[in-house]
Amino acid sequence: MPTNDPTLPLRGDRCPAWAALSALPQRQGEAFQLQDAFAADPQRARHFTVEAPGLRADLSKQRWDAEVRRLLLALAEQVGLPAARAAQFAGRTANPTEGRPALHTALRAPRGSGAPFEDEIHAVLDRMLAYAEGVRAEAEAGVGPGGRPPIRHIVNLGIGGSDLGPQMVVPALRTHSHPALSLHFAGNVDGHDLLPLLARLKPEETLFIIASKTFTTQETLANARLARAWFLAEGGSDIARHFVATTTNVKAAAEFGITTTFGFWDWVGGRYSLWSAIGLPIALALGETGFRALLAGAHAMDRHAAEAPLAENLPTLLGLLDVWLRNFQGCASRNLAPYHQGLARLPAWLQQLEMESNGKGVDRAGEPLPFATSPVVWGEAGTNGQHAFFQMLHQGTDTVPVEFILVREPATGVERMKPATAAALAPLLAEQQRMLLANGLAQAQALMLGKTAEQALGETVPTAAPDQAPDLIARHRRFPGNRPSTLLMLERLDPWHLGALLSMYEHRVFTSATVWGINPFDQWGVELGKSLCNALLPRLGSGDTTGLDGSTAAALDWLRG
Ligand SMILES: O=P(O)(O)OC[C@H]1O[C@](O)(CO)[C@@H](O)[C@@H]1O
Repeated sequence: MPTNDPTLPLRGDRCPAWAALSALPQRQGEAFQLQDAFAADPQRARHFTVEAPGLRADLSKQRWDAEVRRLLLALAEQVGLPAARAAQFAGRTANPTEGRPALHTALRAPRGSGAPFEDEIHAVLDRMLAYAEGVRAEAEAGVGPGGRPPIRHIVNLGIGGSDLGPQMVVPALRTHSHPALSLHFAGNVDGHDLLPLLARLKPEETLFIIASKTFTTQETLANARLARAWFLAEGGSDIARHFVATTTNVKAAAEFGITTTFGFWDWVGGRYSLWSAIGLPIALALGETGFRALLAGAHAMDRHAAEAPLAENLPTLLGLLDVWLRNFQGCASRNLAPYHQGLARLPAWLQQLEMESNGKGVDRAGEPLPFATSPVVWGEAGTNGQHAFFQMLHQGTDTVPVEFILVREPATGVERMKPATAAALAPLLAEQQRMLLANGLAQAQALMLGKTAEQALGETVPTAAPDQAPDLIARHRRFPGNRPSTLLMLERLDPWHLGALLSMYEHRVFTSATVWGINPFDQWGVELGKSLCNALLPRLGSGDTTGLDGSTAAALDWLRG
């Protein structure tokens, strides 16, 4: 395995293309009018649409043009993005502060591809999928070994990267999941998370997965202890059957009393780990075929990221756009609006992926960065977001780019219902799908088109207060418009397409990280809070506030009652 690559790639702001981008008049948001750009180029939608495996992206409603794109692509070349990406795939030390490669891409490479650690990866994968198939077969048959009840409920106890991936993927692929198995997730150390779930379960039908890369995480171990205490108190027996672990720390799992462990390796970052044994809940829900399809979709996107020319390379273009928005358009946040209820947890997963990866203030050499890095990523499934925060997106004082995800073919699972019910609901659901897509498209349109006060003045507004002057109401009803958005489109949400989408996000984060010159694979920023918490924990028992700051001491006093 090759080791550390001593040549640090050139940081984006030290490249000629960065200076050229800084000098562009298009930088000033209002100097670039989207509607003028569409008028000037009737083929603009086509010129800024990119096709990648399983994904079509329309980037024409972004405030950029051919010149901006050319300079961003030059920036990617100047920072050495292709070489950096090749080094990551090859297993070079992509994470120098922890002295490790970042080889999530190898986890989805098929056998025979020559990716690093191929034998180890496929040995665990095969064993995990065989185990998942066994649990599914029991549920299917309605009976477990020796006539015992089958496992019907699976509870994943993990947090961060050991939770968010499976917790997002399982509901996204609900209609591909085994109907006799219910998947549950608890991550918070707060007993309010796990307890209500335990109250609904029976030990003999429940499988707990203790998911922790390190097997040292406070929250997960606390929940594991709670689950084990509940299991024994409720008369459960055979811990070996009902508790399994997914971890790199097999020894610690064994000390906890767990004999069935699916391992992975330190070169799998937590937020990149759903493709590893951490994906066990997904494998249980989808089975071998579905899990392999998820990996295959991700791998197809890996090949695209590695091989497509930069100008046609979707994760590269999106990552470069992220740099354009953050460093040249001043956008401090990005909204993610998936118009598919199954993707409701995608924003949470992406928050960890992007903000834990790129929320850094120094470059790989430890130099403080003189420019902004990770934006705040946030979002909510459409159409719910429209009735909550879209007001701010349309008329607020900040420009927040919005990323819409539209899925062409619905998969509500209506066909699983009684034929007469399915027949009654099908046309209504088809209409709802049209409503959903129309809403997503309309929001993107509204952000771009806006509405002038003159246009507003010409409208009849029954809800306006009659004693208010029409021109005043028109000023409130004006939309500035010219607000950027991206349309990501998927044919359908199945394991393969979802794998491709998620892999795209991973490569996109790598793109902006490379331009910014940062290490996206460490997360030192989570450490300070953890160690202060460990120091406070005994004080919550003892009440000792010696040496604490005034605010923490007063709060601790009050909380102790
Ligand atoms: O899988 P583990 O080791 O329990 O860690 C959980 C999470 O904690 C973090 O280390 C920090 O929050 C994440 O990066 C990680 O995904």
